[in-house]
Amino acid sequence: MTIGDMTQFGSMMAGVMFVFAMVQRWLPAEFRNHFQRYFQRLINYIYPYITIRFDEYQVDEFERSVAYIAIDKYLSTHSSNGAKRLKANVVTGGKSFFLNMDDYEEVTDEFQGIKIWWSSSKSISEQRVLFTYGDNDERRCFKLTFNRKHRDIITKQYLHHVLDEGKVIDVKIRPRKLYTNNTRTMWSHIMFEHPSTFDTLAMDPKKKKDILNDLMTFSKSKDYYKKVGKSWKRGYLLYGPPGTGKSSMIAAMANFLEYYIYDLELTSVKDNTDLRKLLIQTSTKSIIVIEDIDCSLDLTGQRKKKNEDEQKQELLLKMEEGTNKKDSSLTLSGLLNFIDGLWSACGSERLIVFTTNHVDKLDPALVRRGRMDMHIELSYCCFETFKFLAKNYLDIESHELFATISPLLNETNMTPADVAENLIPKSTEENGESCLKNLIKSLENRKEAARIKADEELKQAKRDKRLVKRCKKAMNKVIKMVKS
Ligand SMILES: Nc1ncnc2c1ncn2[C@@H]1O[C@H](COP(=O)(O)OP(=O)(O)OP(=O)(O)O)[C@@H](O)[C@H]1O
Repeated sequence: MTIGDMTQFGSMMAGVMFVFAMVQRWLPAEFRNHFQRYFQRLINYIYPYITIRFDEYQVDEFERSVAYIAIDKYLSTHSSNGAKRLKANVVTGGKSFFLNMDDYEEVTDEFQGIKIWWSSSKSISEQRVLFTYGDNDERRCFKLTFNRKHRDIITKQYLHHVLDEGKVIDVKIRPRKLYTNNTRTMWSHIMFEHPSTFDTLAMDPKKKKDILNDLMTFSKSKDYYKKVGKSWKRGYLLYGPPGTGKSSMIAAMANFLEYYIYDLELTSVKDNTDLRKLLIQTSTKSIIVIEDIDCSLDLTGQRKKKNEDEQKQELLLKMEEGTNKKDSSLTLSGLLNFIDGLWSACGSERLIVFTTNHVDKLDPALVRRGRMDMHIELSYCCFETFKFLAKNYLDIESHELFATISPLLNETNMTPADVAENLIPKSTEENGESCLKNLIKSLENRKEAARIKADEELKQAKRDKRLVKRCKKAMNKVIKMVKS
């Protein structure tokens, strides 16, 4: 029997039920209960099936249902062989694809010797909502049909099995995506294929281990967060000079946990309402990043003042739109609410990462522990970091020139980005040794430049001191003259 047959049979049964309801109305009250019981038995005997429906979008939800996504993935690997019409979905950045049954198809599955029927269908939403569902207004659903005598096994075991396996498959095959809010309230994305991993990131090995442990623990702590009554999210503050690997670390985190990245550009966000709209569209298993947070907000938490041209342009735009609504703006409290207010509880399993070059400029409320749970400093290149880069870029683990490089790194401030740049061969004639020599030259130039700058500053300080002395002398003379 196919699901199509079952559906036809179901419609027929609906007709019978209608007739039953009509007949029941005319029966004397004392016969009604008996009639109802026997009729139900008869129905169960003829049509012993139960159908459960799983909608792609549930009422009042803007994200695709987790159950629907998991079932979709589960069926793609378990039952797509049985479908006659299939849909191909490109995954992992176009490198592979998975097949799933097309709309209005049906497949069968087996669990502990029990036969289960799955079917897919779709409908067009009549209601236009604030946020569109997916690419259009189509809403899909899966229907699961099984014999009622297996109800317990299906609802208590099979469904858990489908959801768990589907989620694992989803994480494995979903391509990494990098989202950005280039319009006020909508995200757009590109495929994220950043090659940075914790294996390529040069930093103190103990620190790296701590971060990896922290991330791993977080990703496995669903029950713990539920138990302690906290939403399942964690904040990281990455700080350090430009070129020390903050962005590379975010990419490594995303690759390690297989999360999406939402790169939130605060300057494009008009007000707290827009921020909330963006937040509720972010998916679980994601990293929300606000880079250079010190450049987006000033110390009072208000957005940086727009320059005159920007203000004029905005005014023109408003005049064109015919709006004179008072402009409300993004505030620090809006941002804090975004991180850990009630709104942050929609969706789960999310990291929030701030990066800054000037940690001392940030409002303490923004980065206090509990909000930004882990503060990670990325700093200038030390000898250990250099050795890691030399191994990664040149396959060199030790070299006599290391003895020259080590003290130079202590005496200068060179970022891992600059060291890495020197270690990349620029022509086919260059080899590892010449790259190391290039680095030494660059470090020496930097050391010399720093020495000249320090000399200059010293000379300037001396000049200033002499000037102050002369001014004081002149002032004293004037005071004496005035007194006499
Ligand atoms: N710690 C590091 N380990 C390995 N490579 C690094 C590291 N730091 C920097 N690099 C290299 O330098 C490049 C620039 O680094 P990245 O963009 O991650 O620095 P950043 O701290 O985010 O800088 P900014 O503050 O300017 O955004 C990277 O693409 C990477 O090749």
